[in-house]
Amino acid sequence: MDLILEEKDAADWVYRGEGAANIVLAYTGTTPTLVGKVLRIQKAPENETHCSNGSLSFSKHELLLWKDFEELVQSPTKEIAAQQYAQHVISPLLGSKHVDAGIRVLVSREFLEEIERNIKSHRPDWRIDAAMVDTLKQSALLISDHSLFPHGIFKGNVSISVEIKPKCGFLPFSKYIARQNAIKRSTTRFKMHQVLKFRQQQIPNLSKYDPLDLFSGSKERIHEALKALCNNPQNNFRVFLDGSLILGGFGGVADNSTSATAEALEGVLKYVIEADDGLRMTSFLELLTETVFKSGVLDRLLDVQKLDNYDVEGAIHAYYNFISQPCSVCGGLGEDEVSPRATFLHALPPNESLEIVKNFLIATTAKDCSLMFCFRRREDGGSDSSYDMVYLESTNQVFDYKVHFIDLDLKPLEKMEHYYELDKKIVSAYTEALQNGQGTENDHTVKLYESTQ
Ligand SMILES: O=P(O)(O)O[C@@H]1[C@@H](OP(=O)(O)O)[C@H](OP(=O)(O)O)[C@H](O)[C@H](OP(=O)(O)O)[C@H]1OP(=O)(O)O
Ligand SMILES: Nc1ncnc2c1ncn2[C@@H]1O[C@H](COP(=O)(O)OP(=O)(O)OP(=O)(O)O)[C@@H](O)[C@H]1O
Ligand SMILES: [Zn+2]
Repeated sequence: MDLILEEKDAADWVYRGEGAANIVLAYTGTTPTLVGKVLRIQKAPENETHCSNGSLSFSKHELLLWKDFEELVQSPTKEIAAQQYAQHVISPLLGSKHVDAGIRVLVSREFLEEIERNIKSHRPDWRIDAAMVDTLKQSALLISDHSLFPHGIFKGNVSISVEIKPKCGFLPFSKYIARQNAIKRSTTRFKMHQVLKFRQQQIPNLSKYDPLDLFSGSKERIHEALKALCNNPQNNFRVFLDGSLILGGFGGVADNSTSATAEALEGVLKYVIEADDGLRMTSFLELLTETVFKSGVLDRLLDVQKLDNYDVEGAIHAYYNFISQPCSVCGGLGEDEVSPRATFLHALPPNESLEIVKNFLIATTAKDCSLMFCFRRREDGGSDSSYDMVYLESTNQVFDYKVHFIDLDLKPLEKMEHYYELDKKIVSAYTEALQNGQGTENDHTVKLYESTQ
């Protein structure tokens, strides 16, 4: 970690986007080792004490939880541990070809303060209100820009990339789901969460995206999912042309920062897809469908998501065993009201509770990460390209493509109670919406959806 970014370097970094926890900047300077890289810097939430100094470390329970991963528990700071987590826990599960844990670089406080000033006008207002650059951090993560192909022999070709945040791709099957929450077995969390987000005015309308389609392994259903994402991207879909955002918002769900529509994308696609006006978008979706299908990355992701095989309704009891605290779920109930299943979980040996919680947190990373699919046209005679290729039948074109997972963050153990509470809120928002309607579940859902489109 020899490189130190100083105040004078800040001008070379431009705003690329952000999520809840990080801001990402793209490099525009000429230093060869930085060209084609992005810098991921952490934010400090406005409503929390601004206490981070780069040396905060794991709690004693987290040290125990991740004890099998020496690199993690020996990390001197949480930031280094986060990077080690992507490298040593997640990469073997998702495949090293698609995971880039990045390297940490030192940043001065003046660099971060200058960045904070420079990017302010580009950030969505609601993200500014929620958090600012954490100027007390001493390092940031340098990662390859996965929305671009490195410039090489095909210098003239533009890169078009698509970022997808697929969210949870299966219906939970755990026997620990309470009878009153049985709706979770037949309705995706994404769909139910849309209703809560809509009520909380985080989204202007409900998405028709169904994660089960995207993960289905069927080309027709993948295509349906991608169409829905394109029509209502929220924070689940973005398209970039040579790193510039052309569809979707910079900052996530509540963000309307680009008004770009599928029609605008149609125009830009002329640099990539050799089809007549009005037909390019269709071909582009065909290209994306084909790539999602053939790359197999969603199958890998689904396997990791399914490490959550107890559901939060089971994992929460294991969590209280693990932290040796009275269970706040069972604690509020009379002795004869505690379910036999919860009693069974509370009798598990410590190592089994640990495994359940650890797998739950790994699965949570996999339910929140995003994928970047990046394409460029393959030139005639370019068969020696080291990239995978995909054939687009409708235009008879061949593309190089690469796929990377981004945002493979370690979720804090202390978030377990939040997960349990949020799950309850999501289910009740959805069931209330159903009960308030007159028709069957399907009728009402249709009504609810139509009223917001
Ligand atoms: O709980 P969820 O499913 O709403 O996921 C959160 C995301 O919300 P969304 O994808 O919009 O539903 C949320 O994304 P947004 O802020 O809504 O863009 C974050 O990704 C959050 O993770 P973290 O706090 O940054 O580690 C995510 O929290 P985790 O559950 O992954 O910890
Ligand atoms: N390696 C990368 N290459 C190109 N773009 C990237 C890269 N990493 C992140 N980005 C862009 O920056 C945005 C924010 O990054 P990221 O998802 O890591 O933030 P986050 O705060 O961790 O998100 P979340 O809210 O999901 O926790 C992404 O949505 C993506 O558009
Ligand atoms: Zn309990």
